[in-house]
Amino acid sequence: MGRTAQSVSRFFSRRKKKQNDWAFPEELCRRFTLAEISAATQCFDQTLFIGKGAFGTVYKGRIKVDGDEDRIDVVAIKRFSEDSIQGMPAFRAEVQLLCQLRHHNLIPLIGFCEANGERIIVYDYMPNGKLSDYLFHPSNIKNKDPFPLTWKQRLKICIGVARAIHYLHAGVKHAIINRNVSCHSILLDHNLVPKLSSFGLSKMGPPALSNALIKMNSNLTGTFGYVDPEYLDSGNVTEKSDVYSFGVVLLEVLCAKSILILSNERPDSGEIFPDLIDPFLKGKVAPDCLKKFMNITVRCLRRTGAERPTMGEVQVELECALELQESADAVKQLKELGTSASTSLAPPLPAHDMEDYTYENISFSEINETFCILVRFI
Ligand SMILES: Nc1ncnc2c1ncn2[C@@H]1O[C@H](COP(=O)(O)OP(=O)(O)OP(=O)(O)O)[C@@H](O)[C@H]1O
Repeated sequence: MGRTAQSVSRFFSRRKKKQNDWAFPEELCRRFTLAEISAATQCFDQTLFIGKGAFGTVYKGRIKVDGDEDRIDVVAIKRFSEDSIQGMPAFRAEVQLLCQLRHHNLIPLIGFCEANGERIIVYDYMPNGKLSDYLFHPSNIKNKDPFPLTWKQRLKICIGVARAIHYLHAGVKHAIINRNVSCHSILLDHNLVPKLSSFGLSKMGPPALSNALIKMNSNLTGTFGYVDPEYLDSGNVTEKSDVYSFGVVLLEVLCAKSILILSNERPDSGEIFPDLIDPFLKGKVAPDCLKKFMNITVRCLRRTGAERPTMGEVQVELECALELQESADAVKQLKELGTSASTSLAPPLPAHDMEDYTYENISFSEINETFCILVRFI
């Protein structure tokens, strides 16, 4: 077992003994004073405001690095609202989980502060914001070229998120169900590497890979449009609930529209969904890759958890979809080079200007059908 897995397992056994205690592993997480947080945010100055979520407000801040006073880190500081009933359990769940998990595609937690009734979490700052802004509101992205994400960038983002969720489900001793996977909880770093965030609703399950259910006795929760319909019916959440939410993310990545907008555009039964794929992507996705991507999406969105793939399977298949795209691009580029070499000495055109991929042989009926069933759940 790796170091992180061991410490997570130690933590979980300790946690079991002290059911309601605020157990927090000091050695894995920095505890900030309120004075340090105030200095970092200039007393929560509005000019440093980033955004507001269900549990609190996030500010940009500058923190002196522990043990190296000359270095300053740019951070995101989430200040939990005093009046949020779910705020306290969400704060503790997030700190307890995140400070023990280490994965390239999980938001890195730097530390926390709990003093004078304030509850604050400090994370690495993600300069490219949320995936949902990139897909649905590109104008929200400050100081950025508003050019939409390319298909390969989207695939790589999906693969990164799939790896993070797979790690939560199967890479630690006790499976962790995030329960809040959505395009809003996927943050992008300066290289557009995705980092899964929002762990306030996460639940620890039985030992990983047991496929056992976690029975929820709390109110149904999650982000509207992303919640597993089986969980809505039964109140039981499993790792397949995250698979369903991730299926909605895949759909939104393909369409560049939020599920709520898509549900409003639902056609009458039997009709084809209009303009299913993001128009920007048309002609830029290799048909085999598109088929594979649609197939994964459809399977993640199946009605029952038992019919859905595991996150491990989803990750491998998305990696395969990326390979299909890359080999098709390489073939296309070679053809293009051959043509341009034989006709002129002009340099090859960029990929998006080359002859379009066409989709004549792809049946959209399965994804259309799934779409129509899916939007009925919302
Ligand atoms: N580490 C970060 N770096 C940059 N921006 C962040 C970071 N964490 C959060 N944000 C931004 O701050 C805003 C509020 O985030 P927050 O996580 O509180 O809300 P949320 O995304 O709605 O999730 P939740 O469901 O947990 O409330 C969002 O716009 C988010 O993009």
